[in-house]
Amino acid sequence: MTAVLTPDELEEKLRTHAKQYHSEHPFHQRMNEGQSSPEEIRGWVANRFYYQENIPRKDGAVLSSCPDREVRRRWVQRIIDHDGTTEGTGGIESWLRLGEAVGLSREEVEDSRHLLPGVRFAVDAYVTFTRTKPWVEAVASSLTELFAPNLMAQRLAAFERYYTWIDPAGLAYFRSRLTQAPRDSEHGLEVVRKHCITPETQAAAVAALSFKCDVLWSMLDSIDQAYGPR
Ligand SMILES: O=C(O)c1cc(C(=O)O)c2c(n1)C(=O)C(=O)c1cc(C(=O)O)[nH]c1-2
Repeated sequence: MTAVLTPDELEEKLRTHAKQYHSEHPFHQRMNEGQSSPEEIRGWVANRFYYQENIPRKDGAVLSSCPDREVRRRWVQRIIDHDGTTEGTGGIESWLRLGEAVGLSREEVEDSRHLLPGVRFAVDAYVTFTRTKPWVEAVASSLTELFAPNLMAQRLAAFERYYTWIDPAGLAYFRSRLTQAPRDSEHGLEVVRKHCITPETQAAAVAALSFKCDVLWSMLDSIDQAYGPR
């Protein structure tokens, strides 16, 4: 029988997933070393839009199955961050501006003409996971955000240094995530530490985070195959 972990041990185990995080994917490594072509950057931005678009839908799924009013009160901020509160605000809008900064029209990003089947499958799997699994597992699956700030900081530095053809104003999305992601992952971690107190629920939380690492990795596999060097 597996022993129950203390909250600190569980957190430690979750944090070891940094090694499976998509920052380690060859596509991101090349991007952060300044080796991506404009076509690769454009393909990545266009495809990642599908992820951005679907994040509020998965956060809505978490809200709909979460019975805890205090958690919902904080969680709802994620939807506001991405959707904004008025026309022209929010993370999805910022991503469209990133698209324009790399040379993609709003229309071609919004109509999904560049969306690869593998990226669609991976993102849809994430949304379905959060709709069908217990809400605490859905929360655990969002904990890849523990590792996102490092990658965002690296990415911002790389874009400013190597990809000078991109207007730095287009990078506002990544700057806003530098503060949003730590706030969100701290909350997610608090929920998982509090609720996952049996071997079964702890194993499910670890599996949820592994699954999410696979979602992000698969997205980059598809993008790399379509746009990367052969
Ligand atoms: O660019 C990235 O590498 C990256 C990764 C992740 C992530 O780790 O899931 C998110 C984001 N960005 C992001 O911008 C974002 O809003 C976000 C929300 C979530 C989530 O699962 O709730 N992950 C991520």
